[in-house]
Amino acid sequence: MASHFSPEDSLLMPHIHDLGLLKDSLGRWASGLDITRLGSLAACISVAPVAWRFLKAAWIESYNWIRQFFVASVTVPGRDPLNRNVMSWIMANVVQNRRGIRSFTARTHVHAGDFADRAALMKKKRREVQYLPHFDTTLFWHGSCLYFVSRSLDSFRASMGDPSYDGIGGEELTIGCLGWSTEPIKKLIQTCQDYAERQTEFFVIIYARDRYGMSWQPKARKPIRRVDTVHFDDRLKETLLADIRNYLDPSTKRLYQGRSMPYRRGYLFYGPPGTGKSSLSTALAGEFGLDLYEVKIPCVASDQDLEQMFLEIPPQCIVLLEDVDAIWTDRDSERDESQGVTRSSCTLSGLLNVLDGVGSGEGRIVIMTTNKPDRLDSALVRPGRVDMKLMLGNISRKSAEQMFVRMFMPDTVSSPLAAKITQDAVGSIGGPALFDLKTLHKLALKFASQIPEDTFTPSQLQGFFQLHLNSATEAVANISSWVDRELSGSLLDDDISAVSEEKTS
Ligand SMILES: Nc1ncnc2c1ncn2[C@@H]1O[C@H](COP(=O)(O)OP(=O)(O)OP(=O)(O)O)[C@@H](O)[C@H]1O
Repeated sequence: MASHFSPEDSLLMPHIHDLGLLKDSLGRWASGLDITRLGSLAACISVAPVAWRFLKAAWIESYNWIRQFFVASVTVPGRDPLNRNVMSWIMANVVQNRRGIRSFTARTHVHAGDFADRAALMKKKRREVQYLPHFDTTLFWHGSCLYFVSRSLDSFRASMGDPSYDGIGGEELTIGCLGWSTEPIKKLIQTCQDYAERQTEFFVIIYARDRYGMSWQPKARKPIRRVDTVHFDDRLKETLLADIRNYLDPSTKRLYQGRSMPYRRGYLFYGPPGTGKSSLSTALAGEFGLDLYEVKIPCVASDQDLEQMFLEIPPQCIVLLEDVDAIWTDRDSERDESQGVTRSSCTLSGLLNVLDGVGSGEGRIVIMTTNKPDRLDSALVRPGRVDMKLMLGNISRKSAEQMFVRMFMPDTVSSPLAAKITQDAVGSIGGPALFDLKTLHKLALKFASQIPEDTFTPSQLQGFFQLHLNSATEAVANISSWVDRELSGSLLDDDISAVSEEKTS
């Protein structure tokens, strides 16, 4: 086919020359085209989607058939604690070990508590980004068995939308292996459970209701706090520990069962705010290797919700009922309205029902805390529901001395875990000047002698230490002026409350 452009035109407009060439070659290709071949090509293209659908259906059918006859499987629902344990093991031992992972989920790190970095604690924390390998099915060998784990990503978005969810264990999991027996899967699950236990050896897991109030979720994983870091009367502490130790002893359980008594134990911790009621509960959970389930009574929506919560709490654990004085009783209603007191929507009878019914589950320890013990109904604190009452009050000189020693004791002595984690950090930022124990005890005595007996709460004193963590001698030098300031501050508070009382009367 001849071009309509002259050579001069081509020189003036070079792209016209290229277009001409393209037109020529297309023309040559079209003239040599066999129309029957074109028809078959079109027929093939139109059949392809049907063939693809057929192959896909055949694959699904044969895969289901193979699964039915040659694969054993176990499904673990999302948000079940077991799901979390299995996922953690798979993340650490299968997914993270694989090179070349190319799909990740990125999200803001929820629990960015790096307590080893003392310098970082002093400033506002930058929110870290957490990367989690993203997968739906993964195959791996463990021992001599080939396993597959499928994660149902249908519920993935819903889980990730919950800010309290840390990205592990929210989606339904199916674990499978070749063969007719589920034994290898059970063994794998046991391995995951053992792994999870080893991971939490140094930690207390605190569970709280999720933001919808639908299920228990791990709210925090706190390093175990030793009971001797909560300062109160030593003899009381020993009595409390001995009581719990005795209760958890298997022979005690047999005794309870033999005498048809509900195997449960209740404690009431009362005292002013900041005297260690919550800290002691967490420390006890660590001491006895129990998980802690936290129920904030003022936040419970109804008796039904409370019952549901207790139904889902496992048997061997500590249930912490915080601020039980907020429970609603008939006689309180009118008085509260006039005084503007916040009360829970669940009632005393609702609470008594769960404590005696679903709440009396095997081996549970129920700890109630309150700042206002005089407001508690006698039915709530009768023996059987509360077996021991413990008053946590202002700090004594003896406890202040112990607190001082703990604050300036080298980490290697006070906590092996903290020592392991902080040894580098302390070195790099110039940690506190350390003394030999004899000098430390002398300084502690001098420090405590300047503190009035039973006047300040332990949390107040902790606030003082936070300002002088790097020097024990500086702490001793500054304590008396701090005491004076605090006392005049409390006097000021007293004046304010006296004036406000006058106004209301
Ligand atoms: N007896 C104590 N020994 C050591 N530290 C304490 C003690 N009491 C309080 N603290 C410290 O004070 C802070 C507050 O303590 P905690 O929350 O346990 O007090 P609480 O009595 O439960 O207070 P609230 O009644 O307001 O809930 C914590 O950081 C804790 O370490």
